[in-house]
Amino acid sequence: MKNISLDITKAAMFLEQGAVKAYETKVKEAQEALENGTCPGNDFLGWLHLPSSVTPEFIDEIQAVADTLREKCEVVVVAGIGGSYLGARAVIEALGNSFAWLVNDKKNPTIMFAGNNIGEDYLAELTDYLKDKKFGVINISKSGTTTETALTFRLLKKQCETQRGKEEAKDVIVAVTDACKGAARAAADKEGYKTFVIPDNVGGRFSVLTPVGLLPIACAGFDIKQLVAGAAAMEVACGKDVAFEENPAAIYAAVRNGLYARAGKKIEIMVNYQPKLHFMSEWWKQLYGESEGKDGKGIFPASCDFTTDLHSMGQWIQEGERTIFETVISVEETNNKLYFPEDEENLDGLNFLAGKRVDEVNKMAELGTRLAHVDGGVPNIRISVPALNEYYIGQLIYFFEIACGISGNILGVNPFNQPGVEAYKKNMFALLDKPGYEADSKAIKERLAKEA
Ligand SMILES: O=P(O)(O)OC[C@H]1O[C@H](O)[C@H](O)[C@@H](O)[C@@H]1O
Repeated sequence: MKNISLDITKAAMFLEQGAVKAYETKVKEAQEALENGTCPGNDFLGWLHLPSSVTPEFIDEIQAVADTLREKCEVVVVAGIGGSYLGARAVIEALGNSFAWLVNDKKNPTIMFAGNNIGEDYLAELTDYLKDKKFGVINISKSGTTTETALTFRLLKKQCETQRGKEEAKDVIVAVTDACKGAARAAADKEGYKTFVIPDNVGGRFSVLTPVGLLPIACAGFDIKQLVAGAAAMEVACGKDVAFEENPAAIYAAVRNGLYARAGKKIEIMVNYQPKLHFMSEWWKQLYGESEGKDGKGIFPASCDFTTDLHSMGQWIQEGERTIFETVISVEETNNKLYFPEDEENLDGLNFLAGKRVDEVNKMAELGTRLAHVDGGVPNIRISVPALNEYYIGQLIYFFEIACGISGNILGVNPFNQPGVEAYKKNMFALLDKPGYEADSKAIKERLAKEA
């Protein structure tokens, strides 16, 4: 089996000679700190050796629950937000048919996602769609108290019980949450739902290889053993004793910190050329955004889907402020082959493409864009993924996680907390008169009255 690989030549050229290598000591220190548990946030390092510690028995346990849901449900709604949502969706979309919900062959349940917004139309339309469906729910929340997920679960639980009866509903509602705390745990214990525990020492955004991601991914019909095996292969390839030059996570962490600190590149755009990877970028944005964006520091993680966004964001990227760099996920071999046909009339003038594969055109678009953007002053990191399958997506996941841990330590932040996320929640609860927020409610209302 090959591994995913990294090409930084078109990024390192924006730094002075030896600048990437100059990070070797810092990278080593970060790796040691992670390994020895001496870095900030060291009570959240459970992800570090997670892939190699997932046992076949545990995979079987998750698979058995997934199989029950697969057997009893036409639709499985995955309720969760942030780290309790994005990883599962990223993997399911990367591996699935682009039109999964339309071509449903009844072999797999349709997977839907909710609890990740407070859109009234979204929830009304979802609950309406589910009215005549045999559906189940995976309720995912580490804290068990996240508003978006909790309010969605309340709606779905009631609807599931009404449609299937309380007894049957018990078989198709699963909770993935804290071992003891939170509303999701309380409901699960009271109702007798099957539950999986999110380990205390694995933060939400690092939790995709726990049941948070594995259960929905298995429900969708994908091979979670292979996903974990891929991640475990990267755990080896990115291990702390692998030489700096040979370690893709070390190099990625070094070059992005170099671009940020030494070349003024404050924004990293994660780029794909396969629309299926859209949610991999969304997952990556939370991973890096919450891990690094603090203490007035951090690369802003952005994303584009190419070639789509070349027709909207391409102008900015080519000629806008030179504060960006790109990290491209390049898929070497697609899963399908589609050839352009010859056309006698050639009205569209595309006969020069006849006999070529669609992916050949895509690859030339990728190469042409790389050259153009590099010429335009945009450093380019390329991550080559041999194919879109469970094994390589597992590799990609662990690669980004370990590189993030290293990178955040180089930056000098605690990569494993997210204190800033609480500010909006406090205001929202105060505005909604949540019990316990009385003083905040009074203060915020007075403030709004003054500002009016
Ligand atoms: O899993 P939960 O506790 O529901 O949290 C879901 C998400 O919401 C929070 O506000 C955090 O910023 C995220 O890091 C987290 O992944």
